[in-house]
Amino acid sequence: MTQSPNNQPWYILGAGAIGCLLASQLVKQQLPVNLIIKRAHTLSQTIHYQQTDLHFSCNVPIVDHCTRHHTITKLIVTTKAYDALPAVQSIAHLLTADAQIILLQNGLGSQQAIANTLPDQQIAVGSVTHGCFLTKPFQVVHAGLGQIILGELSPQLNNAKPSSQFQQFAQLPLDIHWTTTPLATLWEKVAINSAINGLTALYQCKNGELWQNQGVRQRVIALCLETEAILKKLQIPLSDQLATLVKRVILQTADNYSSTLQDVKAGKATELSYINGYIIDKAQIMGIDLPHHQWLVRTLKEKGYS
Ligand SMILES: NC(=O)C1=CN([C@@H]2O[C@H](COP(=O)(O)OP(=O)(O)OC[C@H]3O[C@@H](n4cnc5c(N)ncnc54)[C@H](OP(=O)(O)O)[C@@H]3O)[C@@H](O)[C@H]2O)C=CC1
Ligand SMILES: CC(C)(CO)C(=O)C(=O)O
Repeated sequence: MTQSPNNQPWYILGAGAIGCLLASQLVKQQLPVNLIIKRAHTLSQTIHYQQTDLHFSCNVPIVDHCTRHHTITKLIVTTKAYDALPAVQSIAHLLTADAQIILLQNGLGSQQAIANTLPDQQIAVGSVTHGCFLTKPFQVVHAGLGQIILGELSPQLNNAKPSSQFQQFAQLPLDIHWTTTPLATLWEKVAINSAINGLTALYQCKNGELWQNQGVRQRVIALCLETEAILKKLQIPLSDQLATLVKRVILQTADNYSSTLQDVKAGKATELSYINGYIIDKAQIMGIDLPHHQWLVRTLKEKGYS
């Protein structure tokens, strides 16, 4: 019996915080899902989901990229940006020609790199503002309710409504919205993060402290002005002046340690190459120097943070 596309399982590549969050939500909706991890030692894994006093556990089948018994038509990639391309390449032989793929990496650059290696598959990219973390492997705490804004990567497709597979994903109770301009959404997040994340890593401070110190605030604003000039040249719109957007996010998340500072504290690689690095690369193609972004990236590299 052939399975209708709606009954075919979802595969989640990357069993970190976002991967476990999505797997638990798919199971809760009674949708079939498999988690792809680097090395599978068991056939299934229990995921624990917690959001304040709501918690539940669910069992999810596990596979690794060595499997020969799976054909993937619905894939969600939830690795960090720097792992996304090699991770997708490691399971590319399992993807059907018409597979639908959702990329949820922060930053920009990894999505296009994957699309270049998979020209036939349908790719949607998303920007996530939920906050979650693992207390242990497969134990996810959903600490901040946010949104997922999702849309087709290819501007030719530019569908006003998601196709049926993407529609199934969009129905998860995670405040998911479909957009025809997902790159503009990702750009706005990149622009905001580029003025916050690297500086919090440099000064080892909470987001709110960036606005309290006048010298640091000037640096935030200088980064915003450089990014805004590039966005203007690329004709990418922002929903408000960048410094206004950044100030709002800094004040709303004043007590947070940015994801970049958390990576640095954990001794992990950061995603800054896909944030400030991406903006610098775009500017370089246009022959423009961005002294504040370049200084920030250089200074962080000198400190051993990449
Ligand atoms: N967590 C959050 O609250 C938010 C995260 N995001 C973004 O979502 C993305 C994922 O973040 P998050 O879930 O926190 O990251 P995590 O580091 O928690 O999870 C990533 C997972 O991918 C795994 N992985 C890496 N390479 C492979 C591979 N080749 N095959 C299988 N698995 C692999 C990692 O395994 P290992 O650790 O063994 O390398 C890890 O388990 C990032 O781009 C992040 O910026 C965006 C908004 C909020
Ligand atoms: C909005 C912000 C800066 C919140 O900390 C974030 O997205 C991050 O830390 O990556």
